[in-house]
Amino acid sequence: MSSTIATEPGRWTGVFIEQVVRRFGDRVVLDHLDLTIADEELVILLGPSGCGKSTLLRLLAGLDRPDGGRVEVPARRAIVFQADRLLPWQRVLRNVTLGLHGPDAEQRALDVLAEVGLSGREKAWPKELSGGEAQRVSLARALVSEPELVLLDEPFAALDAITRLRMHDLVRALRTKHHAAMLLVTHDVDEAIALADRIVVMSNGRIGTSHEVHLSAADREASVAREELRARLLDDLGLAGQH
Ligand SMILES: Nc1ncnc2c1ncn2[C@@H]1O[C@H](COP(=O)(O)OP(=O)(O)OP(=O)(O)O)[C@@H](O)[C@H]1O
Repeated sequence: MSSTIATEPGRWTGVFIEQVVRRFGDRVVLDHLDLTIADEELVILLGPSGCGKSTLLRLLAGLDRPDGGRVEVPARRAIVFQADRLLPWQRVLRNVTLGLHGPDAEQRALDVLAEVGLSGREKAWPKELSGGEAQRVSLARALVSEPELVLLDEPFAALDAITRLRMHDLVRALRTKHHAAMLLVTHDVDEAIALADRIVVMSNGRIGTSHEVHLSAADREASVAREELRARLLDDLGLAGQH
């Protein structure tokens, strides 16, 4: 029996995935996968290309259904993709307020745009934005509905290295304000170490290994523990010795 269950707002804000199976034809992409994410936990999902990371995120977002197992997610979820997916015919503010209701919708959008550093850009068209700015709008759009779970599918992969580091700072700042659980997919081991409370590595359709990251901000930048974790992650990914 398959089920995707969105719990009532305020009841449970974490994620509970048990024995989830997803097949495409003969191919079993998710093979009895288990994963739990606690309230406000930031989990990074690492894995080689094609291992099923996006498939898992789509199930959690409710964009797809499992062939088996149980998926429990909070009711209020938001997803951010690698490409910004803004509506090109709407200005920045309208892109953020889209789908919002209530008299304070515009003010909430303005507040979140300020948080992501885009005050003054409300009237810009998406085509006038840099890649980093466009992803800031995407983050604002995700956060404005005060989600309990934010799903991020390689959100910074298309950005240059400096912009990516700025986005990491932004994610850290936003976490202290918005109390959401986050699941962020990346190929980038350094991004994972920079941001994660926990890093999970997918292999053979399941979560292979899981590493809690208890490093200070400074130790995430440079430390022996950081290098050890990095080596372990590369090993988990089958990339040991390549970097
Ligand atoms: N709708 C679909 N129909 C058929 N096959 C699919 C579908 N969606 C995904 N797949 C297949 O499932 C596998 C996992 O795809 P998925 O996009 O989840 O991988 P990924 O880990 O996110 O990869 P990447 O890191 O390259 O984005 C791939 O082999 C893909 O071709």
